[in-house]
Amino acid sequence: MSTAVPGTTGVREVSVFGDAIAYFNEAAALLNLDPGIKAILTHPSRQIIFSIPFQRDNGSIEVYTGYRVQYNFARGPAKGGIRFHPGVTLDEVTALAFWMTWKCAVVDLPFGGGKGGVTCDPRTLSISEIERITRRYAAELVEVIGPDKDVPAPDVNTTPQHMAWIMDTYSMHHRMNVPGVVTGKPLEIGGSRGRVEATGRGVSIVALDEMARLGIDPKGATIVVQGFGNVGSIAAKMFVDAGCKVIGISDVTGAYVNTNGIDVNGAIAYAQEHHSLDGYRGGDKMSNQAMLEVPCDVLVPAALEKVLTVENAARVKTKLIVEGANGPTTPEADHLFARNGIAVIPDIVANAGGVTVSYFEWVQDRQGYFWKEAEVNERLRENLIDNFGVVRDLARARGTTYRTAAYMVAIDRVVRSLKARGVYA
Ligand SMILES: NC(=O)C1=CN([C@@H]2O[C@H](COP(=O)(O)OP(=O)(O)OC[C@H]3O[C@@H](n4cnc5c(N)ncnc54)[C@H](OP(=O)(O)O)[C@@H]3O)[C@@H](O)[C@H]2O)C=CC1
Ligand SMILES: O=C(O)CCC(=O)C(=O)O
Repeated sequence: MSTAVPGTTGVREVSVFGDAIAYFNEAAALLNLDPGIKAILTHPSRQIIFSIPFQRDNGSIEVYTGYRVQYNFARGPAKGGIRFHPGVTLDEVTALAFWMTWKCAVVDLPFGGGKGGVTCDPRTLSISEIERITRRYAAELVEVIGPDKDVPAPDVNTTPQHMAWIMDTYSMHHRMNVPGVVTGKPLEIGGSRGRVEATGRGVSIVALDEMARLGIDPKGATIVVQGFGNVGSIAAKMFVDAGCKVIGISDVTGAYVNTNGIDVNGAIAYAQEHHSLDGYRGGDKMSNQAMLEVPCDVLVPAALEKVLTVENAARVKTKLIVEGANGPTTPEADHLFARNGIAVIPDIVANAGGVTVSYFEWVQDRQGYFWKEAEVNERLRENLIDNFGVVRDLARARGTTYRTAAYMVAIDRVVRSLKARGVYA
């Protein structure tokens, strides 16, 4: 299907940003959003595309493409991760920055939305090549990022190490230490306790909260998790800690299913040692697509966009979908889940634990005073449960899905900020 994509190059096939706008439009209609405000909010504030020339270890020169989209600044500096992946495009980064705008607003953080990426396949690069790409990426953005401008963080295939390189490069350019330019840093240079676990922890917090309302006893509840990186592996571990039975896990090499329960700690150790789940023997191997159709109480897509589509949605047999990934469900699939009585906790709520603790890290860096892990985790829980409660109450009052209610809450908060500033200023 062709979709008009505001702020990109026009009409394109199967746009991620197009799907994201479709969700926005449903909520905007219920809010009777002024057309002028709607026009502002459906266009990215700034899209930056640049070349990243770098030298391979063998001496040859290659040029990759880098992106940073600063979608909206109404509530504060742009905020959002950086993705290194072969599938990175301007369309995808724009959608991800758009989602960050609503994510930060729905959990009431003083940030706008941003996202970045480099089109590259890190599996084909050495660690020193990745360092050169990351430092060049940071150097190209040195004038437009900063603690009060735009604060990047990790996303797919980027880690605290990448954030350390960005912080160091930015600090060198500014001739002073600037820890607040990125979050998700190592603890040694101003990272926050609990940030590495925060997104997966947040997924389990909102999932367990909703399971209680749906009458799903966590003891023995069956969970399937797609993606076994930062978000998926830690969410799986937290579900097991809560007494649940994780029956399916996966990474890009395939899915591993064991209805008696996967040994998640063992799988994490295996993935760390082998750098993937390839060859893992703790479950029957199947395709990622087939695993999404395995009957379970809770399904957690925690890899990439558009994995739950009109093609497979009717065969998904679960009671609750908790979106660890950004954008895993297309609007058509989402409507089908609503019709089939499958509850969906949308990405902008379900995976907001990461940016919430990123906010705590930014606050701690500015204070120069660092909190204990228990305090970070407690404040995270409180913020997610409170704001998910606001979304749930609105969904009940207006008879909408959680997704539409979450967008309504977020859009309303952003619009209030826009109006307070003076929209056209
Ligand atoms: N990190 C964070 O704090 C946050 C991340 N998110 C979102 O969560 C999702 C995952 O991010 P994160 O865990 O950080 O990323 P990671 O890079 O740590 O992990 C990604 C995981 O997804 C797997 N994967 C990639 N492609 C596929 C595929 N086609 N099918 C199945 N699995 C696949 C990867 O496998 P392999 O390792 O084999 O490539 C890996 O296990 C993304 O949508 C991200 O935007 C959202 C909020 C915060
Ligand atoms: O921690 C952050 O700032 C953002 C994390 C992120 O990219 C996301 O929530 O999708």
